[in-house]
Amino acid sequence: MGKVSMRIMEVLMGELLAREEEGVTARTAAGETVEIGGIGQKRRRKGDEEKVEAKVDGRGGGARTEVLVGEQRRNSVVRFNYYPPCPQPSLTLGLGAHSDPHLLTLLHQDLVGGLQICKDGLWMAVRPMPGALVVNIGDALQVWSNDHYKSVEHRAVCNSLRSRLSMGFFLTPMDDATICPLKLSSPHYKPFTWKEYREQMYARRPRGKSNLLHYRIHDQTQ
Ligand SMILES: O=C(O)CCC(=O)C(=O)O
Ligand SMILES: [Fe+2]
Repeated sequence: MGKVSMRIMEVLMGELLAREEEGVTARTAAGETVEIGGIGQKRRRKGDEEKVEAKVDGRGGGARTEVLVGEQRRNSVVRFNYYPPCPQPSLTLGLGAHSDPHLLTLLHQDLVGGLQICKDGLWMAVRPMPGALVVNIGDALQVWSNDHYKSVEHRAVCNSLRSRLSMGFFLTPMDDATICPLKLSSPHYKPFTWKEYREQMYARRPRGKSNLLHYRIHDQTQ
């Protein structure tokens, strides 16, 4: 990983995750547990209250590593996605179409390119810009805002020659947080907990934006 990418991760994790004095620092979490492209890595370290866990789960064309930091009091996740070169990229996807279920995503991608968003039914490339982060609205924010903000459907395509790395910070509600429109009149969604949403999403797998429909009150217009 380049120096710039590493610095961005330090800032992201340092600023957004490791807020409490006894918490895990960005450098510790990234340096100790992340092994891009590894298989089945799982490692735990328990300090007073801290717990770091990394999981690697090969899906589609890529391998993904999740780092969960301070599981007791925070739920946010940093995920590294590694996409090896694929000789026939038109036959597969690195990451299938989905919207992030969380509140907000800050995504750093390297300069290879491959991220696409769906706009008016068309897939459009999100061209990498040095030093820029992609900010994606997630499903939970769409529900809280009663559709004022819309989560973005996106996917990652593979590259025939070059591997690609992306790193995302996913701002995540606590498990028992109720996700429902903050506006009391004409809510578009039934209330649910984050834990419920996460579990039904992983059971059904991310598929476009279809997970939200499960909680939608159908007589409301979008
Ligand atoms: O690799 C990318 O650009 C997209 C990653 C992504 O959408 C995700 O991790 O949820
Ligand atoms: Fe995503």
